[in-house]
Amino acid sequence: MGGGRGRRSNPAGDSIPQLCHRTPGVPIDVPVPTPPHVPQPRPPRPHCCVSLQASCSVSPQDLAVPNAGWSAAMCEQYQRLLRCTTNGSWRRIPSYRRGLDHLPEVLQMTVDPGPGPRLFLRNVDAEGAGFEYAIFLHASGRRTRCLCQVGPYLEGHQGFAHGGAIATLVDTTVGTCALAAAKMSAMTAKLSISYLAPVPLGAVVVADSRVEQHEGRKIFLSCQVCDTQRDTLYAEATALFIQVEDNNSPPSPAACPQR
Ligand SMILES: CCCCC/C=C\C/C=C\C/C=C\C/C=C\CCCC(=O)SCCNC(=O)CCNC(=O)[C@H](O)C(C)(C)COP(=O)(O)OP(=O)(O)OC[C@H]1O[C@@H](n2cnc3c(N)ncnc32)[C@H](O)[C@@H]1OP(=O)(O)O
Repeated sequence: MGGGRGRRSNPAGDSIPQLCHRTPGVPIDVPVPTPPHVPQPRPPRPHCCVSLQASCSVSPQDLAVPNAGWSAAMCEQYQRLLRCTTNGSWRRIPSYRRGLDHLPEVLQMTVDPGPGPRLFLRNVDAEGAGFEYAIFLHASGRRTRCLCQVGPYLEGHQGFAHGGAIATLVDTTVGTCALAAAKMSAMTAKLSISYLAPVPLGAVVVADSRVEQHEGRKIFLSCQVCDTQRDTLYAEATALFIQVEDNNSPPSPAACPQR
């Protein structure tokens, strides 16, 4: 193993800073031996631990529809996008609190929505406080458009959205596009974002994503986040998704029935 004290080399040859361990009684200038690098097996993907319990007649609520927290601008843009669905060129993707709710069999069963995992973008119940959004899928299955109102609980710098919130919006928009293109589960392998202008809290933005290339299991996508007038480009991104066989990953929007 190469590398001096406090650093170790990974198999790719990059030097990685290492935390310096101190053992009581050991002089600090004695090098602490670093264990040889042993490739670790990849941890298993997280499994959804919610058990399906068909109980009462509570069916999951589609949240990609206007509510009292939507601004006039959000409602106006939503209606505009909805008009594009009438000729079949786009379709609105229903959105529920939990990934599980998107599974057709769950929609049929109707389940108790009690406590449990939630989709990250749906973890704030107060209307208008977090992400308010609706995603539309192009008939080609290779483009998505997400209309999103950025709520006050997404603050980073004062008055502006947190970069992680924008990343979440981008990941979800390209992710939905990748799921549609893959017609099976796919996971984000790489996401690269250029933040070009701060997004004011309360702003209504449009994230446009498309598949650039689909090679085997790899889906390369791009995404742009603009204001609704397309005057301001807030962020640009590229992403790589990998198709996976895992049943616990989100299903393709194609498998997501319209209700
Ligand atoms: C919103 C409504 C949607 C409605 C749709 C209906 C239902 C949806 C329900 C909910 C929807 C919610 C949100 C929308 C959807 C998604 C957005 C969120 C997505 C995520 O938030 S997801 C979490 C973050 N994500 C991870 O937690 C992944 C951790 N990771 C892994 O699990 C593995 O790493 C994996 C699986 C990625 C690959 O593993 P693997 O074993 O299957 O494949 P392997 O490693 O062999 O790679 C195969 C080939 O890809 C190349 N490759 C791999 N990685 C690369 C990299 N980073 N850069 C460049 N190339 C790469 C290799 O080089 C090789 O290339 P080659 O074949 O040429 O050698």
